[in-house]
Amino acid sequence: MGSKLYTKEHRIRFSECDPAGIVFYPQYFVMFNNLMEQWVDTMIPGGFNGLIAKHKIGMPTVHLEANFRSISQMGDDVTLSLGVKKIGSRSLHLHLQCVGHDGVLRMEVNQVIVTTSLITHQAAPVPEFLREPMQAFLLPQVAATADSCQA
Ligand SMILES: CC(C)(COP(=O)(O)OP(=O)(O)OC[C@H]1O[C@@H](n2cnc3c(N)ncnc32)[C@H](O)[C@@H]1OP(=O)(O)O)[C@@H](O)C(=O)NCCC(=O)NCCSC(=O)c1ccc(O)cc1
Repeated sequence: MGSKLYTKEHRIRFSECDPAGIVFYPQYFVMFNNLMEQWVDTMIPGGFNGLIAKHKIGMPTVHLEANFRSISQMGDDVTLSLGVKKIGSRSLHLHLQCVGHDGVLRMEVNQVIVTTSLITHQAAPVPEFLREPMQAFLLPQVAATADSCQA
């Protein structure tokens, strides 16, 4: 067990911004979804694609809450991070943050994902091959500044 964060550096791109050059808010969710897929890529042979195509396991979101703290602009270098608040029997509770290289928190998310069978589209137990490596990313406590997280 540990309290590692999974992190990736990211430069805010033109395609992620509105005409004012500020990140259009749904783009954060795309950035975080890519981060989650890259995280899963590190855990199993075949990565996220293998999870879907071979194991027939989906990871749909059932709960998502976000706080936007300060703007990100085109060209900004940010760090995207992912930590695990809880691994349930069929759910994963994640805390994700986007922090500028200036140290300023731009945006953060609390997200609950359910592992599902892509055959039945019903919830299925978190497979051991994900549960075990995910333990290393369990947060000791929620340092989230998201005010209202109940998830
Ligand atoms: C995922 C579901 C089949 C789960 O069905 P439920 O009846 O809720 O399952 P359960 O009641 O058994 O709950 C399963 C667990 O989830 C937890 N859960 C379920 N809903 C919630 C909410 N809203 N908040 C917190 N926790 C929840 C619940 O507490 C259980 O936790 P454990 O104790 O750890 O087992 C159903 O909720 C559903 O189909 N929801 C729609 C999901 C969806 O369409 N999301 C939108 C985006 S889809 C998407 O992004 C995607 C990504 C990747 C993919 O491969 C597929 C789809």
